[in-house]
Order: sequence, then C-alpha cells, then structure tokens
Amino acid sequence: MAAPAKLTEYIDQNADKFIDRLAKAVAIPSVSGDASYRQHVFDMATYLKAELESLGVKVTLVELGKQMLDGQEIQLPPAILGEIGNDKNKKTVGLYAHYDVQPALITDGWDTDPFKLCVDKETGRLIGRGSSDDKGPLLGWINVLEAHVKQGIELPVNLKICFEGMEESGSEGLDELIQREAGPGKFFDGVDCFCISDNYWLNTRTPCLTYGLRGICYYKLTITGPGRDLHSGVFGRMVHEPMTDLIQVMSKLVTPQGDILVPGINDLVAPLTDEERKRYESLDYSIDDVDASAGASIAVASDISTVLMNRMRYPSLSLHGIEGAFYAPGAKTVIPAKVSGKFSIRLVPDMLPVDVDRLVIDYVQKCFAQLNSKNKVEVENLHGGKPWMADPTHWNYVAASKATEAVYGRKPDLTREGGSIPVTLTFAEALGVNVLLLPMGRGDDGAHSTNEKLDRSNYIQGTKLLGTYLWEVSKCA
Ligand SMILES: C[C@H](N)C(=O)N[C@@H](Cc1c[nH]cn1)C(=O)O
Ligand SMILES: [Zn+2]
Ligand SMILES: [Zn+2]
Repeated sequence: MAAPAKLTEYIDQNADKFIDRLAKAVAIPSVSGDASYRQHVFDMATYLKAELESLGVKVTLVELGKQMLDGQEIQLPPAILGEIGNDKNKKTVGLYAHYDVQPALITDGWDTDPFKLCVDKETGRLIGRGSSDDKGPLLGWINVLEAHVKQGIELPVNLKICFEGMEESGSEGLDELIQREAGPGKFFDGVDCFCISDNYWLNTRTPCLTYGLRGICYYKLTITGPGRDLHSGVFGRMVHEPMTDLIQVMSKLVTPQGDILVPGINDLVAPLTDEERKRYESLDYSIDDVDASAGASIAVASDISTVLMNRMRYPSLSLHGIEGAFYAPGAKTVIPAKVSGKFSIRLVPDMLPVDVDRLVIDYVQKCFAQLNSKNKVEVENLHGGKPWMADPTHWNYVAASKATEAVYGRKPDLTREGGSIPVTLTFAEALGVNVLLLPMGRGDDGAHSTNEKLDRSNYIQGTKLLGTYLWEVSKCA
C-alpha cells in the first residue's frame, strides 16, 4: 500500500496552516538550560498535549522529578507519552522528538526576534529558534496525524510517542523512564522499530538517513581564588588571577587544527577500515558545502573525506564559553574572582564516557598543577551520553529509503551525525529495536546558532516523508 494521494494533497493544501502551527510553537520559548525559562517548557508540554489529544492520541504527561539548575532545585519538564492504535495486525512504531530548545537572544546576533517565526516569502525560510531543532520535525508528526484524521484515513501502524523537554540539557530522567516502561505490559511493549527526526541533511539538496550519532561529555572547569572581584590596577601582578589560569589550561585541550591534546583520548577510537573510508568518499558533500553552512571558508582540511570523518567518526573537542568572565560592552578593569570554562568532547565508537572523564579530569588537574598557582581548580562533568550506531540495512531503513524516493524522487545518502541524541542508544538497548534517524531540515539550518531556519519545502515535503514512511513500514514483513 502506497501512502494515499489524499494525504499528500491535504499536506500541500494545508501548508500555511502547518506554518501557523510552527509559529505558535516557536513563540513558546521552551529553553531547557535556563531556570528562568522553565515555565515556558511546561507551557510547551501543555500545548502539545492539547494538540495530540485533539487528534485522538491518548496522552500522559509523566513527571520526571527535580534537578539542580543555576543553584536552585526545580521541577524537570514532563515527558509526553502518547499512544494511538492498538491493532495486533499492524506494526507499532515508536516516535521520539524534543520540545525544548537551545537559548537564543536577539543580542546574540539574530536579525529577527528568535521567538517570533519570521516567514521569509522570498527565500521560503521559516526563521526562529527551534524551527529545525526540533519543533518543526516534532510538529511534522502532528501534521501527519491531522492529515489522516481530516481525510478520514486510518493510520497504517500503531504509534507510541515519546516527546521530551530536556534533550538540550542532558535528557535528565528520561533513560530511567524508558527503562521503567520497557518490557511486557509496559508502555513501550510491542514497539517494532523507532524513528527520530532530530538531525539534518548533510548538504542543502540530498535527503539522508542517519545511522550513527556521536556521544558527548560536557565539562565545567572552575577556577576560584580571590574572595571577590578585584581592581586590576590595585591587584594586577600581586595575586594569581583565575582567568589567566583558566585560559592557560583551556589552551592545552585542543589545537587550532582540532587535534585533541588530552593524552589517551585518541587511543580509545575504533580504527578506520578501507571499506569505511569509501563510504565517506561516496557521500554528496564538498568543501563548498562546508563553507556555505559555516558561513565562511574555514574548513580545517581541503580533502572532503578528512573533513567528513572529523565530523562523523573521530572525536572533537570544542570550547564553548566562560561563565563569570567580563563580557559586556565597555572596558571594565576587573579581575573576576571565579570563572568557569565550558567545553565538551564528542564521542565516537569505542569511547566510553567513564574513560573519557578519567583522562580529562586527570589531565586538567595536571595542567593546573604545572601553573604553580595558589588558586583552586574543580572539573565536573555536567552531562554525557554514549555514541550510537545502527544497522542501515534493516527493514526500518529500507522503508525510509522507499519513502524518500517516493517524496523526493531520489535515493537518500546514508550518513552519520556529528551531534548527539543520547536517548537513541537507550531506545535501541532497552527496547531491543532498530532506531532510524530521518532528518527533515538541511545542513545550513543553523541549529543552535543565530537565525536558525527550516525551509518551507523541507517542512512540507518532510511532513509528507514522515507520513509516507509510516505507510512503507506498514508494508514490511
Ligand atoms: C542532534 C540534536 N538535534 C542535538 O542538537 N543534540 C544536542 C544534544 C545536546 C547535548 N548537550 C546539549 N545538547 C547536541 O548534539 O548538542
Ligand atoms: Zn539541538
Ligand atoms: Zn535536537
């Protein structure tokens, strides 16, 4: 059974309505990493519950307990568990997406208000925080449900939905929930396969299916010394300065070429085979694509396979920011008393967070000791997750490949993603099912960045793709 034409017609005819739905979702600033935005994350869960229920989904908001954030104990946003269909003769597909977003301020350099969807009629871009990561793809599933309901077409599969509000902040509480709800008689019982739409095409033209993700270890390195901020004219060169120590240590983590300097890290990486190298060579990607999506000609190598492998199959270490440092306009002559450097390492097979933690913490302590500073150092892992790989020859991928050909008229590339969705591995291991990553947006969407966008055609064709995929899964033996 191919997806009924009535479904794709409905999606085309209701494109503007679906864009309004995205605008409503983007207008809720559900930033999970900032305690002062927590109520908005809850509001987003309430909004989605109502949308799902109006389309016949049985929904439960599951409380996940509390967390410490910015020195306060606050409630975690709920996981949204939804269920529709219970036909033993149909396959059951698990769906995951996240409804929280990365922080965004107009002062970061956005051209428009990040929480007011800007519909650029000329370029077809839908610009706003979360448009691509991950509100657009999440709403794609809701659009698919609406198309079935409004056209009076029965879903070809049963669905078990799991939407979370903490993905951008370590998915706290979710692993435990999945493990609790796996097994006979539990919520996830009977799931045959999983689909996650939460990453991006490699370029701007070729749809892809993704069978690997990097893991992550995220660190906070804090240096303290003075009892309070000091005047640099009064105390400069009289005392050890935390910021000077921090910059020294952070500069010893990675080279400008991206080589990780923490001893032992590279030894944990699975060796490259000739066969694997060929897979990167066959992907539709060029240095021009890197330049276009990065917004400048700054690739670390001129050989595209090397650049791709650096994203997909080698670890990377990125320096993200310094909490407590002076960053406002003007020229304040301060010696900050306490500064925390944030950095993360993306993990690939066979790296385990526990081994990486040990190597990083020992190395940072050693580097700090070499400074002979009287300040104090502390290194903590804020969150982490293992890398994940799936079998891309599984029927779940075959179904997605057929759906891609039906919607886009071409075969998808098979990619590995440089980003992390730690819960992917939990679904695979706890439920023992194949997980597919089926991205909606393009490689230049600017997820986590300023002016994040989703192209109108990716949103609408992507909605068709998700719907068609369900019909292709229903045909699998
Ligand atoms: C790929 C996915 N859409 C994503 O952006 N994941 C985040 C997960 C994360 C980890 N720490 C904070 N966010 C990512 O890869 O950065
Ligand atoms: Zn993200
Ligand atoms: Zn995401």
